[in-house]
Amino acid sequence: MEKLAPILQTIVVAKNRRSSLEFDEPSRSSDFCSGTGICRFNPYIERRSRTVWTCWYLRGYYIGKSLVQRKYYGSVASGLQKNPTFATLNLDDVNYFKGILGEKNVIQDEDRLATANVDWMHKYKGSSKLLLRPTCTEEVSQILKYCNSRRLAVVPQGGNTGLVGGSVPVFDEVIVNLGSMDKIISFDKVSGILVCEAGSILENLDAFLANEGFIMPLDLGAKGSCHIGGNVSTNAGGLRMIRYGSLHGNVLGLEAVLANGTVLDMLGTLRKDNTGYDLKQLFIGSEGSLGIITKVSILTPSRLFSTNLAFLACNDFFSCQKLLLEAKRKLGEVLSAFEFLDSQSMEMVLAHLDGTRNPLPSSLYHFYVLIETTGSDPSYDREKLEAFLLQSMEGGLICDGAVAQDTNQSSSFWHIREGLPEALSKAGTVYKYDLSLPVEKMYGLVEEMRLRLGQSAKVVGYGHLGDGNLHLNISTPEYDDSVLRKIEPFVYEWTSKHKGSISAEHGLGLMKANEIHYSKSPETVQLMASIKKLLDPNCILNPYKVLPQSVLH
Ligand SMILES: O=C(O)CC[C@@H](O)C(=O)O
Ligand SMILES: [Zn+2]
Repeated sequence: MEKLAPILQTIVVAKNRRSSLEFDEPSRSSDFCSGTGICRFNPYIERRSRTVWTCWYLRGYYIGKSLVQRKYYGSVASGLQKNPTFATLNLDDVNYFKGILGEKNVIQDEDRLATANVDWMHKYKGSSKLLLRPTCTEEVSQILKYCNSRRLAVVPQGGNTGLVGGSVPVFDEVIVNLGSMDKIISFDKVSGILVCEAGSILENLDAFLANEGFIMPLDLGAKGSCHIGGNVSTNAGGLRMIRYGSLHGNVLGLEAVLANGTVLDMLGTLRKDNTGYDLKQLFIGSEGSLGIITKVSILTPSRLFSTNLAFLACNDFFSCQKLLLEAKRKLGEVLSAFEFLDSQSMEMVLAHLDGTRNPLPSSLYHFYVLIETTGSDPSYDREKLEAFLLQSMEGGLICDGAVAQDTNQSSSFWHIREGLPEALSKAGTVYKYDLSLPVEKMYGLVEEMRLRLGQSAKVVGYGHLGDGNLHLNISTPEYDDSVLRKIEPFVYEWTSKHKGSISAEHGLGLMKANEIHYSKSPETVQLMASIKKLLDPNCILNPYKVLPQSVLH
């Protein structure tokens, strides 16, 4: 990473004054350290680092920190019972797995299982007794074939960064982690098509592509630990979606293993292939409930090096919307991110994320917007952005703002937006809702929620405005059932009434499996259940997730 000037200078878009933005030191995540002691784990920040974290750090982070404030409400809240058709693991099973994977890839160590049984937020907790780490597709196939014949339930787990309880067991499911399957199989420079194993870490793929002059079409706060297989199986969205579109468009092919061990080779590398049903699409976003994705072929765009980032303030949400419209019109193809956060989000970050400072400290504005452009002509791109910002300022759409002058400033701006999940998790218990809504309706929900909850909770709104994706987060010092009951089902009813989706990019997981009807018709849910039963008749794959038990049994 470039060595950066300690004192940052910022062009301020505000007409008559300069911002007092001045950092004495590079604003890095204070939760990050390398080489010494225990690192505190946060998959949601440190976007520019090349470090690969392992689940071990998760423990390091939570012990003695904020675990006490959490309460598991996975299976308890869902009122689930273990499916009686499932078997319980025995010694013969463990020995069988040792026979095919070798001792070291059959993990029964309590500490490692404790980590793998709990999600990133410490909200969902299973009690699996076994973690398997296959090293190739054939091993995944043998594992699933065996589990299917024995009726052992399985939960596929990637980087375990999910936020809806999709990647952890509910009861004693066998955890299958593809972290050892992280090879790059091929990269074609002419077409930009990358083929890799599903356990590859997103950030590592992006680093590989950077050397080739390409970029991954998706970018998430969790990039340092999430796996591409997990990204694809949850149809992750993230920060670049406004520019490069969803994984349904960028994934060109897949290899997946079905519950009975059948390996489905759909690993095409063609942009055009009109030979009937496009079955790989079923696996994208199916959250490991139809099969385990083992390889991915993905279309990657050229990496453009002229990146600009503006951190802006708006007085109201209507101005944010108009700014989006204008940005799409005037910045056109160079627009690469359009994110927003409200003043409550900013307060959260400043209060709970060490080393964060407000880039526009003279006042706390109602809304903040990050606009990123990425192009190939530095002076043209910069002028284009600045002209757009000045025009927006004169038109009253923005009331203050700063444009990053170097990568260190960009990182500090991104740190505010990407640090939000961590800031919220440190503040206490957080109730998270990842929703798609028509942009003009989006903030109405945040305001209604504030009225409903009064002083009992802090209501925070941020998200990928450019994609119509709201992250509604509600924070209380401790878990509070009465707050939860005021939020749900209201939040889902409101979203459904306004033609939104109850999951924009995080999936349904365990959290929303029973709420699917708010976004899908009964006929659609029935067809989904039929597909699930066709591909996984014993329902061993990620049971209790995505679909309600009532439609499966
Ligand atoms: O914290 C959340 O609710 C969203 C997490 C992630 O999707 C993000 O965009 O930062
Ligand atoms: Zn998001």
